Parts: sequence; structure tokens; C-alpha cells
Amino acid sequence: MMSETAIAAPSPTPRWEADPVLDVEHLTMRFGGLVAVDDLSFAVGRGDITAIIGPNGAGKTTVFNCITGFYKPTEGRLTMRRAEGEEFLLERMPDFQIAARAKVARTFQNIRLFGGMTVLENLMVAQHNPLMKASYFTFGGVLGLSHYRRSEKEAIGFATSWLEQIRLIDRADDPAADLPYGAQRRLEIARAMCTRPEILCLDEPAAGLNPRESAELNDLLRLIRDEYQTSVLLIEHDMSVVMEISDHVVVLDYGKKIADGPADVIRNDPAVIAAYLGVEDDEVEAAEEEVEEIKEEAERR
Ligand SMILES: Nc1ncnc2c1ncn2[C@@H]1O[C@H](COP(=O)(O)OP(=O)(O)OP(=O)(O)O)[C@@H](O)[C@H]1O
Repeated sequence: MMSETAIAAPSPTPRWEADPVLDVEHLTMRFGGLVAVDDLSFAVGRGDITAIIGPNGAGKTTVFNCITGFYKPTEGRLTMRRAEGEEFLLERMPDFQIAARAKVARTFQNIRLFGGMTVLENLMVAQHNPLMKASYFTFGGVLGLSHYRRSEKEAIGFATSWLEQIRLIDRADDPAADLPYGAQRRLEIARAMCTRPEILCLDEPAAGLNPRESAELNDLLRLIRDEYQTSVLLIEHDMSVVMEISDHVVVLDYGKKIADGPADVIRNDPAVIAAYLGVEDDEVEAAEEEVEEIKEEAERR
């Protein structure tokens, strides 16, 4: 006979706990007397889209700079776990090795393409490391060895497939600087993907995009997660991007973590709403109503 009280099914362990590709533990970054990141711990799930959000100056870019080796953290441990089992302590590695060996790629708040190179060349440069190895550090390329020629053909094929996916194949031979802004953003993401990363870190990828371009960005990030099994870690202010595509959201305020969970839980968290709107605790209710109105307005549009 069935028990009268239904036993609630245990909620599944989130991927960032069950299979983290990156573990950030007790990360602290001080600049003189300023604590930009303060004892921060969170995990990035393998194959998840994880967003770091928070008001201006919360410490988001500093976290990225620590993960990608631009800054050496004052304290803390950053463990990258590659799919084939290798582990890397990123805080001990120089930035070029973080990219080449740990397979962490990034883009910046301001676009950093090689403007004078063609669109295709930007994607070929990103494959420089494997091509250099294939050319036995130049000699094979100069002598035209078949092994090098095959690798070069593969690199062109990979770059071309990315240009098709971001709909820039017709602009392959144009200088990157001639592309419209939204297209440059897509190209920058494709260039980072050409390094075949396991984590792609994107610093405000939707900044300056119009609503149509933002929607295209969402599709591109889903493609990267679903088709390439690449974990995505992004900093973003555009909540339509964050809430629509993120599997996991980490919220910072004054360098500390104030919330961490699935997007649908985070969007209704009073502490997050208060931090975002810069309100005191007793004003949270009014702020929540304001947020509801904004959401309804966005849904109507
Ligand atoms: N190199 C640095 N030297 C001194 N202070 C810094 C440095 N980098 C960042 N900071 C300070 O650390 C704090 C966090 O900055 P950070 O850029 O990480 O915030 P953020 O959340 O990315 O902000 P935003 O959303 O405006 O980009 C800020 O007070 C900033 O002024």
C-alpha cells in the first residue's frame, strides 16, 4: 500500500557541484588597501553557461583576470579540470599556458581583433600554436611538408566552418575593422573558439548590441554549449541575455558572493534585487515590484 505522505523526489545535484570544470576556492584579490574580490568560492559546471553578475565595481572583471592569468590572486586556488582528466592550478601558471595547456580562452569588454588582418586571418592566427607544431617550428612550412600542408588545410576548414556559423563567410577576405560592431563581436567569439577551449570566458559580450544582435548572441552561445560541449563563463549586464541562456548564475556585490544558483531562482532573490537596484533592506519589496513591472514590460515587447 502506498504511504499517504508522498516523499519528495531528491532534487538532482547541479552540474557545477557534480562535475565542475573550474573550481574557484577562497579567491581574494587586493589592490593596496582595496579588496576587489573577497574570499570568493564558486564552481563552473562542465558544459554549463555560467554568468557572473553584479553592480559596477563588484569585482567581476577582476575574477576573470585572475582566472585567465592577467592577475596573480592575492590568495585562493583556481582548479581547472580538463575533460580528459588533467588538472591545472591556474593561479600558478603564466597566462599563455592557461590559454594553451589549460584551454581557457577569453574575450574582452572592448573588442580586440586584429583590425588590419582579414576576417579569415583572424581565425587562422588563433590556430597558430598547433600550426607551429605541425610545421616543426617553421621548417616544415618552408619546405612544404605534407604533414604541415594537411594541418594548414584543416585549420582553414575549421576557420571556414566558423565563418559559416557566424554568417561572415562572404566577408572572409575583408579587413576585420570594416565589419559592423555586432559582427566584430561574433568574430571575436569565433576567434576564441578556434583555440578549441574547454572554457570560454566572455567579458560583457552583449555590450553595445541591439536586441536582434543580442538574440543572435544567445543562439551562438547555446550552439557553443550544445554542439561544441564548451563551458561558457560570462560577465554580463544585459539581463535578457543572462536570464534567457544561463544554467547557473553567480552574483557578486563589493567583491563578495551574495547569491549562487539557477537563473530562475536568482531572478527572484531579494538580496540580488536589492544589490542591483542599490536599495536598503526595507526597500526590497518596492524594488521587487519594480522588477516585476520591468519583466512584464519586457515580455509584452
Ligand atoms: N588594477 C587595478 N588596480 C586598482 N584597483 C582596481 C584594479 N582593477 C580593478 N580595481 C578595482 O577593483 C574593484 C572591482 O573592479 P572590477 O573591474 O573587477 O569590477 P566589475 O564588477 O568588473 O565592474 P564593471 O561592471 O564596472 O566592469 C573596483 O573598485 C576597481 O576600481
